[in-house]
Amino acid sequence: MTVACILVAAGRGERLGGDRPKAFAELAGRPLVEYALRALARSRAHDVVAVVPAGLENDPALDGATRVVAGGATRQESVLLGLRALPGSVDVVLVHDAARCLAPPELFDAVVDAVAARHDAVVPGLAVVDTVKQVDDGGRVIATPDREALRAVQTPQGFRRSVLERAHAAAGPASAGSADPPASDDAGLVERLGLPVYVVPGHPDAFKITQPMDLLLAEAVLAAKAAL
Ligand SMILES: Nc1ccn([C@@H]2O[C@H](COP(=O)(O)OP(=O)(O)OP(=O)(O)O)[C@@H](O)[C@H]2O)c(=O)n1
Ligand SMILES: C[C@](O)(CO)[C@H](O)COP(=O)(O)O
Repeated sequence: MTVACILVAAGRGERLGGDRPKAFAELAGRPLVEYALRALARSRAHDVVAVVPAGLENDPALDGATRVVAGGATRQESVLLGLRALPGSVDVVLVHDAARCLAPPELFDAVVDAVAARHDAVVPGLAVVDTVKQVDDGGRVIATPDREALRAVQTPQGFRRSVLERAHAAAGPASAGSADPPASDDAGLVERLGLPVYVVPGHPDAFKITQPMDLLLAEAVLAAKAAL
């Protein structure tokens, strides 16, 4: 089994702010993407295709990637560009957000194991701690889904390559002007095909750096690990 990871790092990071694209923002003096590449180096992924903003392909933070390509206007398009850059030998593909920079190597391997053992599409997920409301356009509550049946899903998400390629081919590039709205994760595209997706336990350290407060949390996580 040959495993590769598409590491999507081409977003702007508007919610985080700052003067560099989010994956190149610094956490304790190092770019987020470098943390993700270090974790991948300790996982079972043989190849890592990093997908980055055009013009940053030669940034030294990407030294741990085996290939680097420029990304697209949406996350979905960036994943598709990464898929096209995968070597032919790969049969299991992980898709990971550079923004989930502290996801540990064991999480990557748990997802790979689940794909290898039995499932074509696997996502890590955590139980939801808040009560979640579904609302209409006016903010009126329509429903309160049963929290026990909800999972907040993370990356890395893992797929049999043929399934992920089929899902992206069916969806198209999701660039401006596409008929379908972009999916916020790759599993969502597999679901649109009517194929099963399974959840395995996620990891608290795999949270996504989205807003400035998340960087403070990440610094605290790093400090706690250093103190062990
Ligand atoms: N066109 C895009 C958009 C997002 N991503 C990547 O997808 C992951 C998850 O996206 P998100 O956290 O939403 O990142 P941004 O799009 O950068 O954030 P924002 O929406 O705040 O601009 C990130 O690693 C991001 O770099 C990407 O590769 N290409
Ligand atoms: C893929 C993802 O990280 C799974 O939780 C998430 O959907 C990305 O969403 P975003 O809108 O790009 O932050």
